[in-house]
Amino acid sequence: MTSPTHAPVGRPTATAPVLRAEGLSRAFGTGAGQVHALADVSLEVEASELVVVVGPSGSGKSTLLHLLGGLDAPSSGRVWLGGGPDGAVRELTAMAEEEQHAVRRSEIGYVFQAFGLVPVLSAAENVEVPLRLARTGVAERTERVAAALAAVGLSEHALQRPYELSGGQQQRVGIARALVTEPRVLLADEPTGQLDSGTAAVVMDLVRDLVRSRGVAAVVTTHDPELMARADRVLVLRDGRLDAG
Ligand SMILES: Nc1ncnc2c1ncn2[C@@H]1O[C@H](COP(=O)(O)OP(=O)(O)OP(=O)(O)O)[C@@H](O)[C@H]1O
Repeated sequence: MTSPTHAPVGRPTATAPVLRAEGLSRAFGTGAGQVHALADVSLEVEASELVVVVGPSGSGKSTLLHLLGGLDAPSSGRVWLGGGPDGAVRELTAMAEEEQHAVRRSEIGYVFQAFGLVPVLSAAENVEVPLRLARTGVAERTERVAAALAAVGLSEHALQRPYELSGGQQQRVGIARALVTEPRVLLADEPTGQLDSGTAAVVMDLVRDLVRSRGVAAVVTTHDPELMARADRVLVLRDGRLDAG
């Protein structure tokens, strides 16, 4: 495996990307039935950058996001998080499970195609969940939830449950929940996959604006051409590999 070209883990560096992956591969199964879902994928994402990953069904988009976010472990390859206030670069793939959990909770926001909201909780309570997991105090939770809902234009809908909201509003709750911990990385898997094209455009504009205004490094997978048009960079996956150009 090639070694990272930036400073080793823990050493401050002003120019490190927020998210960096090198040589990521993931195989499922063994023997003749083995599937190489991802093969030797390397990428870097800077603060305020929206990278969109496209590719046919089964090309490895979700697998890539899972590996970047520590939701799954690569067969080989490494992922680093950098760009924090202290300038430290830390290897996500080398962390002990508990440390990885803590990093996932506080530094990485996830948005899913199916929204993933808890049906019995209000919009505000759904947004609050990551803060409760992070044991944030009640006063700060209230303040942050209100700010996150305002950022996605849903202050008026704070007390409504998911079934009382439209698909686009539900996904905006999902985005508020992903960003409420002020993560440095946002990972979204087909966030507009269940939305009509008009609503998808609104949600995507929101994602792009939030990425820029908050300095988040975002990786978003999609089949949606609207979404590609809003990207700073589009990466194409085919059979688990990134297209060169
Ligand atoms: N847990 C798993 N076990 C076995 N094979 C898997 C697993 N997860 C993914 N795969 C396989 O890995 C390949 C890539 O899947 P992945 O879900 O990453 O593709 P995708 O590009 O996100 O597809 P889609 O656009 O349909 O969501 C596929 O062949 C898939 O069947």
